[in-house]
Amino acid sequence: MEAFEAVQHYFNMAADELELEDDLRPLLALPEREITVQIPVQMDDDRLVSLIGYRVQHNRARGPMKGGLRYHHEVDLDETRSLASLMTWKTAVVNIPFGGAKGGVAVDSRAISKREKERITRKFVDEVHELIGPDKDIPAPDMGTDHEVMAWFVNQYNKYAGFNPAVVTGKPVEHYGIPGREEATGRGVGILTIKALGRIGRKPAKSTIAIQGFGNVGSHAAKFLSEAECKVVAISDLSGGYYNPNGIDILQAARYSREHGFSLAGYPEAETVTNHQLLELDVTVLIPAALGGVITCENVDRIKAKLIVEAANSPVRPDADKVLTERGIPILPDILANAGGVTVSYFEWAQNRQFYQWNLNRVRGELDHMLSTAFEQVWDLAVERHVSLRTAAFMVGIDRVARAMRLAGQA
Ligand SMILES: NC(=O)C1=CN([C@@H]2O[C@H](COP(=O)(O)OP(=O)(O)OC[C@H]3O[C@@H](n4cnc5c(N)ncnc54)[C@H](O)[C@@H]3O)[C@@H](O)[C@H]2O)C=CC1
Ligand SMILES: O=C(O)CCC(=O)C(=O)O
Repeated sequence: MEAFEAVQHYFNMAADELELEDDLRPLLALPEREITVQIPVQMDDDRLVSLIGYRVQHNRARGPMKGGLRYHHEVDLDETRSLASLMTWKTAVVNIPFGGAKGGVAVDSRAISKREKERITRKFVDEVHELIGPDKDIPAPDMGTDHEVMAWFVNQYNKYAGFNPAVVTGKPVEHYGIPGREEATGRGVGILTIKALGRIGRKPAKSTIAIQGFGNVGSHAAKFLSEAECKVVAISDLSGGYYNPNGIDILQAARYSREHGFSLAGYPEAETVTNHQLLELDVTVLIPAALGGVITCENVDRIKAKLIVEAANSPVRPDADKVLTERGIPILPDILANAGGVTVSYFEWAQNRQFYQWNLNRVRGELDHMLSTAFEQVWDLAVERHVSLRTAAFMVGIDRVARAMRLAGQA
C-alpha cells in the first residue's frame, strides 16, 4: 500500500465511524492543489543538477495551510501528498486554526554542502513564492531541514513580498523565531508518552524506552523522557542502534552526536544493534522517530513494546496497525503524538503577527495545555466508541474540518 493510500485507509475507517456523507469524502480526502517544480542548482563542483521539489496543499477549511518541508532522497509526490493530508487532521486534532500542507525536495540532505542546501532552498522559494504566504501556506522544518533553512527561506521570500516573518515557522530565535519550537515536537512526544503510560497503568520510573532516530524529534523526546525518570535503553540514527539495558545517558549521547557531526557512530556506552533490532526490543514504549513505514507485516509479530508512540509520521503501515490493534497494543498516532511541533509553530506564527515576543515558560505551558486537551479528548472518544486511538484521532480531526466546510457553505 502506497503512503497516501494508507492515510486514505485510516481516513475511511474514521469516516465510516462518523457516518460521513459519501459526497463529502473526496472533498475532504483529496488535496486542493499539488505543485511539482524543477529546481536547477549549481553544485559546489560547478555541475548543474536539476532536482524536483513538491508542495501539496491539502485543505484550508480551517485556516492557512501548514506543514513542514522535507529534504530527503525518498521524497516523492505520493509521500508528500500523504504527509499533507496528515497535517490537515493533525492541526484539527489539536484545534489550531490551520489547514494542512507539506513540501519536500528529493535530495540526500547529508550528501550536500551547506551552501548547496542554501541554493536549493532559495531556488525552491523562487518557484513557489506566489503560492505560499502567512495567510496562505506556511512551511516549517521537517526531516533534513532546520532553523537555518527556514532563515534562508524567509530571507528569499522577503525579496518578493517585503518583511514577512510569519511566512515560515521554526526560524532561529534571533530571527523572529520562538523559544521552544526546536524542542517542541520531541517535548510533545514526551508529554504524551507520560500521559499514555498513566492511562495503561505504568509508572515512568519503571518504564523502558527505545527510540529510533536521534535528530530533532528523537533527541528531544529522549531528553524529556529521561528527565521524567523513564529509562531510555536504546537510541539510533542512520549509523545504527545503541542499546544499554541499564539506561543511556541522553545528555552525554547528544553531546557525542554533536561532536561527531551529528552521528552516533562509535558511541561507546552501549552495545550496537541494527535499526531493525531496535524496533523489536522488549521495552515498555517504542518510539519510531525517523522514517515512515518501519513497522510492517514483516516485523510486526516480533514487536514486543507495550505502547507505541508515533513520533515520526506514518511509521506503522496499516496491515501492522491492524495486527497491533488486535493484540491490544495502544498506538498513539502521529497526528496526535507529534503535534507539539505544529502547535508551537502556531504560537510562533501568532507571535509574528502580533509583534509580541513569547517566553519559554509561556510556550511550554500552553503546549502542555493544548496537547493534554487533545489527548484527553482522543483517549476518551476511543474508549467510548471502542475504536483505536488512531481512528478516534481521525474522527476528531475529520469532524472539525467537515463542520468548517459545511459552515462556510463549501460542502
Ligand atoms: N521536526 C519536526 O518538528 C517534526 C518532525 N516530525 C517527523 O519526525 C520524524 C523525524 O524528523 P526530525 O527529527 O525533524 O528529522 P531530523 O532530520 O532532525 O532527524 C532524523 C533522524 O533520523 C535518522 N534516520 C534517518 N534515516 C534513518 C533510517 N533509515 N534509519 C534510522 N534512522 C534514520 C537520522 O540519522 C536522524 O537521527 C520525521 O518522520 C518527521 O516527519 C513530525 C512532526 C514535526
Ligand atoms: O511545524 C509545522 O508547521 C510543521 C510540522 C510538520 O511538518 C509535521 O507535524 O509533520
